[in-house]
Amino acid sequence: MNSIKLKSRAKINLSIDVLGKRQDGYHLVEMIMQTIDLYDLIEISEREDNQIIIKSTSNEIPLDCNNLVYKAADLIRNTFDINKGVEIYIKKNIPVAAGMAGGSSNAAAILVGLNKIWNLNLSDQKLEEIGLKLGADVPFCINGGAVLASGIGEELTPIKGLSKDVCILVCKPDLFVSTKEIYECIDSKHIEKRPNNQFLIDCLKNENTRQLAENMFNVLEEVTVDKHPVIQQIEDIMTRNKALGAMMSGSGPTVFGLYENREDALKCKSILEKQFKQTFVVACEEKGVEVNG
Ligand SMILES: C[C@@](CO)(OP(=O)(O)O)[C@H](O)COP(=O)(O)OP(=O)(O)OC[C@H]1O[C@@H](n2ccc(N)nc2=O)[C@H](O)[C@@H]1O
Ligand SMILES: Nc1ncnc2c1ncn2[C@@H]1O[C@H](COP(=O)(O)OP(=O)(O)O)[C@@H](O)[C@H]1O
Repeated sequence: MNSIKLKSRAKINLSIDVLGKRQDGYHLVEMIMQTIDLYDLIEISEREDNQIIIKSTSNEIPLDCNNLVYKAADLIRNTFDINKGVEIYIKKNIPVAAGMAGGSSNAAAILVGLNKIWNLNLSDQKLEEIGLKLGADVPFCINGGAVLASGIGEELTPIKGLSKDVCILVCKPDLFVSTKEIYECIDSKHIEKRPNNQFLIDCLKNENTRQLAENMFNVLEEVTVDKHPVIQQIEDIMTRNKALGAMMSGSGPTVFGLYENREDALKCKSILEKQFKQTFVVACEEKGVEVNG
C-alpha cells in the first residue's frame, strides 16, 4: 500500500478547567473533549525521494516545515529510520486557529496513516506518545470520541459522549487567537468559577443534554472574550435563538451551541452566517481519525 485517504475530525470542548502550571510553562487542565463530524480530508502518498510535499485547498496554513503534518511525518520517519518521503494533500474544512484542533487532528491523521503505509504496527498508546511531542491535543485526536482529559490534555479517560441526536451549531468569527497567549493570561487571573466535570459526565451518562448545556464552562473564555467581545455576541445570538446552552471551544474563538431541534439550529445558522461565513450544523462523532479508502 503506498497511498491512503483519511478523515481528520475537529473537536469541541464541553468544559475546560485549569488546575496549575508546569515548570515548562504548560498548564495542567481537566477538560471534556468531544469529536464532531466536521473534518478535513487528507491523502498521503509515498514518494521514493526524501521530500515531504504539502498541498492544500487552504491558503491559511503553511505548506512548509511549519505545518504540523510536516512535523508529524518527519518525526515518524526519523524515529523509525525510514528513508522515504511523502506527498500530503489537505482538503481543509475545519476553520484554522479556531479552538477546534484542526492542526492537531491533521497531525494525528498523519501518524495513523504512516503507521499503516509503512507497516509500523504501532499501538494507539505508542501513537499517542509520539503525538504528544507535536502538541497537547494530538493524543486525543488519534482516537477522539468523548473523553475527560487531564495532565496537559494527554491523559485520556473515555466517557459517554453527546447523543447523536444533539445538533451542534458551530460558528467561527474571522479573527485570530493565539492559544499560547490565552494560557499565559490565565496565570494572572484569579479563577472564580470552574466547571463541575463530574456533574457534566453524569449529565452525558444520563443523556440530560439540557442540564449539560446549562452547566458547560470554559475558564479560558473570559480571557478570550475580553480581547474579542464578538465571541460573547455570538453566544448571545445562539441563546436568544433557542440554544440549550452556548460556549467557546478551546482557547477560541469558535463558539458552539447545543440544540435538541435541528430546525432551530438551522434557523440560528441562517442568522449567524450573514455575518460569519464559517458556520456549520454538525453532530458528534466517535472517531477522531478514520481511514477513508
Ligand atoms: C486550549 C486547547 C483545549 O483543547 O485547545 P485549542 O484551543 O488549541 O483547540 C488545548 O489545551 C491546546 O492544545 P494544543 O493547541 O495542542 O497546544 P500546544 O500546541 O501543545 O501548545 C500551544 C501553546 O499553548 C500552551 N498550552 C497548551 C496546552 C496546555 N495544557 N497548556 C498550555 O499552556 C503552551 O504554552 C503552548 O505554547
Ligand atoms: N495542518 C494544519 N492545519 C491547521 N493549522 C495548522 C496546520 N499546520 C500548522 N498550522 C498552524 O497552527 C496554528 C493553530 O491552528 P489549529 O490547529 O487549527 O488551531 P486550534 O487548535 O486552535 O484549532 C495556526 O496558526 C496554523 O497556521
